[in-house]
Amino acid sequence: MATKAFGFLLSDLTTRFDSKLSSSSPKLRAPFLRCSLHVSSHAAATGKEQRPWKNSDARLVLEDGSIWKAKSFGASGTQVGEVVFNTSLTGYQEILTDPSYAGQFVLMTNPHIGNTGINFDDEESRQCFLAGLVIRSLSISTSNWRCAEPLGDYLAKRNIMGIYDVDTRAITRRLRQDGSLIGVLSTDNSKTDEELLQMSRSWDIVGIDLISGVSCKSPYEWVDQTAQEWDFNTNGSHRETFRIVAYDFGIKLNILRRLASYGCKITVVPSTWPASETLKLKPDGVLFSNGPGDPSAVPYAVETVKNILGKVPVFGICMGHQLLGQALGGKTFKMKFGHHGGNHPVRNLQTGHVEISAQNHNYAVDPASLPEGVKVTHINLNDGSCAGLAFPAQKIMSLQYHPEASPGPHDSDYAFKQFVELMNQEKNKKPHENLHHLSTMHAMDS
Ligand SMILES: NC(=O)CC[C@H](N)C(=O)O
Repeated sequence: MATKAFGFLLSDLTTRFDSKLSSSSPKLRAPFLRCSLHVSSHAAATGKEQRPWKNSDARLVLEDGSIWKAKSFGASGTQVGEVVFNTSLTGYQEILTDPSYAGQFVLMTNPHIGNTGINFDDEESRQCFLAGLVIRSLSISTSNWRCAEPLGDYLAKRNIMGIYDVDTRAITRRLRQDGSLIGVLSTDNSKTDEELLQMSRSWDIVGIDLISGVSCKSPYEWVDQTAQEWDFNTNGSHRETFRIVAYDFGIKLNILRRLASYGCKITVVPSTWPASETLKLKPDGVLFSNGPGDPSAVPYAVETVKNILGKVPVFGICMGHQLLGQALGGKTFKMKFGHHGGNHPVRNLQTGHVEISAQNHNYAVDPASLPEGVKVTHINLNDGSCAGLAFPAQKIMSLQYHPEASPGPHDSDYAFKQFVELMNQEKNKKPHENLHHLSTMHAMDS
């Protein structure tokens, strides 16, 4: 009853707010006309008890034996996954739709989540692939001019489990101290703690191919640029057109939008697309995207990258960077708890500048394993790990983090421009100097 009365009060407020604004200029009015204040209706969507008087109805059981009682929102059921913490203050919708989180529970360290709801613009892929969302406090109302739906309803529709009223600080400290942990999240009372613990101990994220589950099934063309109102850098000034092939290992849409804004026409292809088919398209460059899971568990993708290297300019992002590292002869390893957030300092060793970057990875390339000629171009200043690579002789560049941000700061957007410059140099070379010619000569020599 109390929630209903509160809901009435808020909608009443919205009406008065809008009518007051209707006398202001049309320019000012436009965004506010979409302004909405919702009291979460997830109870109606899921048939569950109303917050905040709801009792704990979920358990998160970690493989170290700890059990965390919680309140559920979104979907119900039992789900296993690896728990990782993300330190971004905003951008939970982009995080929920980042395919690189497949197989993982994302625990947000920001204690207050859900206050801006979900909108139509911030999706980073066609669905949510993550195992579930773990938060401290679920906002009781949403207030944002772009909000179309509350977070709980959105997760319920996509069959993704969420829990709140969890001591997220305590879990984060444990992950930092002991490293990533596998957990099982359940709303099923018929399962004992012991059963859930056994489930968490018998599953592992290492060694499994997660990219084939998130990649597109057939090629498609992409032309959409960043909408002009959000574009801070290119402003549609790039007329030159480069044809690129983008391997979808779990690609975030903002990578495609940023490339399109820099003048690229893109063919997106599935993770299993043969290198020979890509080369037949005669692209100006190839992008290897981000993607979930263990980079050493997908040797077929490393093989594809190997067959493309040295023939056209390439750019690898996150998983793409890790596959490139392996294709060049290097090795990847699993980090203690990885990097997930929008506030990671990275030093660009070529310019000396420090960028604040968006990151999401649990694995890294071991620079000591790389052959001569491959340069480490960026390092993560939190732990000194390798954050970028280049092999200029073969027009190869890669970043371990996310120049497309979404969510996150835009400091690293210049990387897309650099990739375009690599393609431009290659395009303007005389035929006997270009990579394709040199790699054919090399093949004939050997
Ligand atoms: N965002 C990504 O591409 C992640 C890469 C890889 N799955 C990792 O966790 O390191």
